[in-house]
Amino acid sequence: MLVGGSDTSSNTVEFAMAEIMHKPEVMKRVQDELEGVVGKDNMVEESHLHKLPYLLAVMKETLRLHPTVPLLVPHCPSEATSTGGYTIPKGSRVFVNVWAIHRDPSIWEKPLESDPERFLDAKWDFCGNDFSYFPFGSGRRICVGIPMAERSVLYFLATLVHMFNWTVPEGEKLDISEKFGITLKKKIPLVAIPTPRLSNPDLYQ
Ligand code: HEM
Repeated sequence: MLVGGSDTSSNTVEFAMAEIMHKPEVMKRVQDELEGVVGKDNMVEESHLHKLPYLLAVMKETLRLHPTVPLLVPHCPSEATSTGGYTIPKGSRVFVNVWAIHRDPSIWEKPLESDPERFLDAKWDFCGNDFSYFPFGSGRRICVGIPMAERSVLYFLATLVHMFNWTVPEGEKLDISEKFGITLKKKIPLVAIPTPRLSNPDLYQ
């Protein structure tokens, strides 16, 4: 449980940081939100997390484009069933390609573009009840770690972006391509340079 939970969460933080760094206006908006809620003389605490709707939208958009369990876990129907005109025999191994659903142009406008704005209304959540967006799966076998994943990803992101500005090393280009597997990773690990941005140096001790 802990192994499954740590890779998926850390890969989500890495993809989210890459997406944030790719769009300076997103970085600025996250930092403005954090300044309003946390303040420039404070560190992020768990109690701040539910007051950061834009950062939550960034996490949701990251999990739309880069769902870190792209085919969910294999499912196996206990009875023969049919869906979309196909018969699925009892005992089949079924993979659900949530990665492709999250990029389906019949559901999403400009599906390949990262735009956290689309998650600012409360329409989308992680409950798996809408088969257009379900990065944590759905139904009886839905991820049991959603509350922990949500808190830990938001806490890491909020702390990283509040305390530092981030840039890619001189002469390098930011790459957001993916490497497929049971879990989805960045093809090239993110290398980012932090510069402190808070006024009180004691906060970095
Ligand atoms: C961003 C982070 C995470 C993502 C994207 C994620 C995603 C998923 C997905 C897609 C499934 C399969 C659901 C299905 O097939 O319907 C799953 C199952 C599971 N996840 Fe997560 N997960 C994350 C974090 C965590 C954490 C932090 C924990 C625990 C501490 C955890 C524990 C589990 C367990 C135990 C299952 C199996 C549930 C079952 O089969 O009944 N996950 N997760």
